[in-house]
Amino acid sequence: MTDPILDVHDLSVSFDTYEGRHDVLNGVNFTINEGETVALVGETGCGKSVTARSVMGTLPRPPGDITSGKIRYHGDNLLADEDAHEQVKGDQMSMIFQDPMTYLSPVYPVGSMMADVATYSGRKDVSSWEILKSFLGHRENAEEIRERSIELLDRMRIPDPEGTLDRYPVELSGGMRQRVIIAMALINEPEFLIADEPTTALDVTVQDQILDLLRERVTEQNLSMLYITHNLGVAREIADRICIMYAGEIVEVGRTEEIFDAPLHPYTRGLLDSIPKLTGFEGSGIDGQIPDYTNPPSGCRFHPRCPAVMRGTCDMEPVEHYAVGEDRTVACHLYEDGMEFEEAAAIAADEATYDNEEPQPAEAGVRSKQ
Ligand SMILES: Nc1ncnc2c1ncn2[C@@H]1O[C@H](COP(=O)(O)OP(=O)(O)OP(=O)(O)O)[C@@H](O)[C@H]1O
Ligand code: NI
Repeated sequence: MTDPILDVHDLSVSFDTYEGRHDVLNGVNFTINEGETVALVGETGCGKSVTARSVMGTLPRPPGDITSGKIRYHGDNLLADEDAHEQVKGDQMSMIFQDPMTYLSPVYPVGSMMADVATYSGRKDVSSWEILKSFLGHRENAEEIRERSIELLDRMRIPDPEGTLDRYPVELSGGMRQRVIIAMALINEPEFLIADEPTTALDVTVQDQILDLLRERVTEQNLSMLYITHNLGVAREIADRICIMYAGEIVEVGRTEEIFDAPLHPYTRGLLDSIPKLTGFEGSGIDGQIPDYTNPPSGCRFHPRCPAVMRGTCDMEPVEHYAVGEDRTVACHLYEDGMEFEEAAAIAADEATYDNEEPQPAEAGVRSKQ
């Protein structure tokens, strides 16, 4: 197997605010291989966007503070070299942001924004002469960029791509706007794309169309992608592998079908339970909410909400990532001691118990579920 294109290792990020220090990311680990789409899934506030911004080098610092970790891109640690990070971000990476309207300018037409991205992306040292030239319409390669823009808008199945270049974002529907954003993100032919909840604001039919188009681009341009969503159903449609995140930690990683066939972590099972239509698992979802990052729970951060919490262990001992089968890790004390996948899957399916010890249901007082 080739080296991963992206290897995030032991990434920890805190924020200093007037309320105190928030320890948000706590030792995040994951990799993305070339040509692979990995989904980062978890509920709101779990740290998905913070992870994405750290990789893109757009984390506001301060208040953000990367306290540990490496972000290796083709083997080079971007956190150790700001210039390299800047270069990679401009030449090889691209990001589709969570909120399109903060990214699109209301005062420029689509074509002008696409041309700006194509001309200046990744360049810190844009001279005022270049800006003046482009303002006067003497942009070098202007015709070539225009053709590239039209072709990309066409590939994104935007009707009348040429006319769209002259339209303003407010004149476009939500779905069309999102297609334009994806086209903008792809105009410099990045090899790595981060998509942060790009379909959340769209209705389900439009969402499916956008996912289809993205998948098509990923295949045709051999993109590697980190796809961020709180929706496991969306992750299933787009991703080869899924990383489940809870309260700033990756709790489970597996191939998409395995995550759905045999979710191992109690949190993953809870997430799946909340969408019984998709999975056939029946259950009640997960009570409670993500903990306060100024004082995160000891041991496993999920233990206050965990239906299988083992008191004396989960609330006290830090949890490691245990390898279970091939390409599969789970950060849960239930899976210590090098368990085989079948055994783990049986436990996950409640057909067996770990060490003959019945997992104790969470009780008020363990750190009460609110
Ligand atoms: N600029 C900031 N200043 C202070 N705290 C921040 C900042 N950005 C993020 N955080 C903290 O990090 C936590 C995780 O935020 P993040 O945006 O990564 O969540 P998310 O998983 O992307 O959620 P969502 O699904 O709602 O987008 C937040 O709850 C917040 O406490
Ligand atoms: Ni987010």
